[in-house]
Amino acid sequence: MTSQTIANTPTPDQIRRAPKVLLHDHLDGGLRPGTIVELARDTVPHSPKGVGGAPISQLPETDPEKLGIWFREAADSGSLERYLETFSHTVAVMQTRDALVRVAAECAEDLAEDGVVYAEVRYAPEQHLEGGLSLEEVVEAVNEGFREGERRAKENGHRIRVGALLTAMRHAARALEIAELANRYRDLGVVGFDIAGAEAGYPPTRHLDAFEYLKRENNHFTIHAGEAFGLPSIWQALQWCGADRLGHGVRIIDDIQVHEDGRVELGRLASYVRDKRIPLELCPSSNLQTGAASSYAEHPIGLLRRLHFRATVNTDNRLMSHTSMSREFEHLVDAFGYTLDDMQWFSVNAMKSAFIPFDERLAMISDVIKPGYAELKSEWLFRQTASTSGSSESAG
Ligand SMILES: O=c1[nH]cnc2c1ncn2[C@@H]1O[C@H](CO)[C@@H](O)[C@H]1O
Ligand SMILES: [Zn+2]
Repeated sequence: MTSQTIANTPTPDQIRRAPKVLLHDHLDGGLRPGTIVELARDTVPHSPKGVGGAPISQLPETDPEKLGIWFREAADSGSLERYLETFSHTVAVMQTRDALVRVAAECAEDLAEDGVVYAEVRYAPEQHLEGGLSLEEVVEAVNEGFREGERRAKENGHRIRVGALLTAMRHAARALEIAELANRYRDLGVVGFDIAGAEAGYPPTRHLDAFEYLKRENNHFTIHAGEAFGLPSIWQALQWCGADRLGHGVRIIDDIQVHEDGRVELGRLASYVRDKRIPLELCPSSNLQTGAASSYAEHPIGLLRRLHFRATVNTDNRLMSHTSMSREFEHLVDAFGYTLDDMQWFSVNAMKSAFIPFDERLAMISDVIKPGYAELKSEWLFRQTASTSGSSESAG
């Protein structure tokens, strides 16, 4: 192995310090276990003031460490539907203004600490109304939290910018209302729209009015598609709904044939996705839990990266998947031998695909991401060689 190859394989510490870009992370899937316990403790059941949420007695565990393990194991079910059931416990403690500000601030802080420089974090405002907040109050509380988290991160020497994506739940019927909300807060911290929830039985075309409205407003949206359900879902998201990006989109692999002699053949849909540079918000650990992939090494991200799809790496739900951007990359480095150049490629791909304006994306790429990787890639040049002379006694 040459010194250059050694230098190019990132260490866990380099992976953490590398500037990373995250496009697919759920606010209600990333709470600190200790925060859930504290917020649940503060929740008064059947409060006359109508403060919603679940009291501590309804949590499956009250010790933060055990609770973290509970989430991971409960989410490790092999089905998207069962995975999604675990969210009732996080959503339950996110029903007041203070709780939302706190959770959003901690989210920004945690991402920054992990080396994420730009993140788009999503949540469904309609799931946070049980305590009497309006949709607008929910959005404003989360935005306030993100700004607070960015400020605290800066004090700790980390730079991060966080934009919100407003999600509508695909089984519900509020998509147009949430799309209008996203549009109203467009220059105020909300950068786009999404739909999420169980995929089978709830095609994205149920919400065409919302997508058509957003297109007329020249706004951006992504759609969870091609995670639990395959190609028809991806096709609908792109060709009927007009999604800018695919949340997961991992099942696009079903339209790619790898022949025994190594030849690769792309179907029409896979070609379209690659030709049009449609960003895939891939979430390896989450896919392992919901059964969309069987191991990191077999995850389609390896092939999609080789074929130069616009692939990006994401966390989905840091709590349920016990992950972070750094952990996702550690798994990929182990499985595919990725280097800092691969990490940079994924990070630039993600930044190109973000929903903020073009000039800001370019500046992030040229002034933050590329210099960050250049710095890491040059570290080997300044590595201190081990002393060979030993102490004067042993040399004497
Ligand atoms: O991987 C996923 N696929 C589909 N829906 C999801 C996934 N992760 C989370 N949510 C859903 O999105 C809501 C808003 O953040 C969560 O409450 C959860 O129900
Ligand atoms: Zn998701």
